[in-house]
Amino acid sequence: MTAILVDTLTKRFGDFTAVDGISFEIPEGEIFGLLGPNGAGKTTAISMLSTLLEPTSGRALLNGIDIIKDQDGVRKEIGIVFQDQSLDEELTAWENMDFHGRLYRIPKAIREEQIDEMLRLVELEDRKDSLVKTYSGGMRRRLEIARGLLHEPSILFLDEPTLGLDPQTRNHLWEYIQSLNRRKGITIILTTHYMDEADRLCDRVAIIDRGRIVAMDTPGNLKSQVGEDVVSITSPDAARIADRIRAPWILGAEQYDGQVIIRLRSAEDHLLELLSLIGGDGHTIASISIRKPTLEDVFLHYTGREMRHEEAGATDRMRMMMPRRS
Ligand SMILES: Nc1ncnc2c1ncn2[C@@H]1O[C@H](COP(=O)(O)OP(=O)(O)OP(=O)(O)O)[C@@H](O)[C@H]1O
Repeated sequence: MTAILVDTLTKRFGDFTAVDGISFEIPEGEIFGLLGPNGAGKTTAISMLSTLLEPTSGRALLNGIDIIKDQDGVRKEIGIVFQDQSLDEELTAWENMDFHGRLYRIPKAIREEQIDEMLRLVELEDRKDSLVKTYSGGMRRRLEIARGLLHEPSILFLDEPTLGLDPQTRNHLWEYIQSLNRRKGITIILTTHYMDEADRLCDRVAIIDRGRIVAMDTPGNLKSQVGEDVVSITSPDAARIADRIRAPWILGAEQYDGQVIIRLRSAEDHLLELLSLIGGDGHTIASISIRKPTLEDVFLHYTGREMRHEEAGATDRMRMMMPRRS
């Protein structure tokens, strides 16, 4: 069954189009990722789907329920974990969960049972009576996920679930998300600007740039569409090499920041030929490396730009602490 159906959904803020006619369909039980750089429109897209923001045009159905015509109906189907920290620091984990359960009017007996089950699921039961202000970043995220699941939604929205977390905590959280999806069959739609997160976690990924979906498929298919191997060459002549290099086995060449990124069929078979093509044109090579394509290459291929997630670290942590919208 289809869990989420999105049809030419659009959001404009004044004359700026943040989300520009996106369409996709997510079957029940899938982990679907919206991958794109900061400002691509990912949060705006899932804010519309979770009824927090009204679309300018287009439509979407969640479990067959219209996001515009029946917002309350949609809200019963979904759990939301957004970027803003929305836990009460001065309350314990259990109290935070209880407060949320009351908001959803879950009867006391079921509520208490559910809180315990969810806290167990994210391995926080031992710390359930500690104040949230004593929690680490990863523990807070896990608690937010547990809270988002308290009313047993069938669809979970995760906005940048591992933003600003250290690599070990991110890994751990990915395992939780995957096990949730497997054990409870929950459909998960997440946004991320981390390539490795999309690659590792998502069954399918929509790459979103400037409000539009530029490519959508499984991470494996997206990567194999751009080539079998990628050769990166650092050279003062990067732009000219990218412009001129041609061969039947070269699938494409892009230039970025003093590097030529050449996508090709089998580097093993063609490396010497490639070097002699470049050398024959009189270009110098400072360094060369060969690797398998990543989603970064896919993004570069479709947009002509790099996502630059390596700049993320400190900026992410700052964004995590700041309120997002006025
Ligand atoms: N309420 C608003 N009013 C005006 N512009 C907005 C508003 N909300 C978002 N935007 C703009 O829409 C664009 C998309 O923002 P959005 O938050 O959806 O991006 P994103 O892909 O989620 O990136 P990020 O991870 O940085 O939030 C940005 O240029 C942003 O400045």
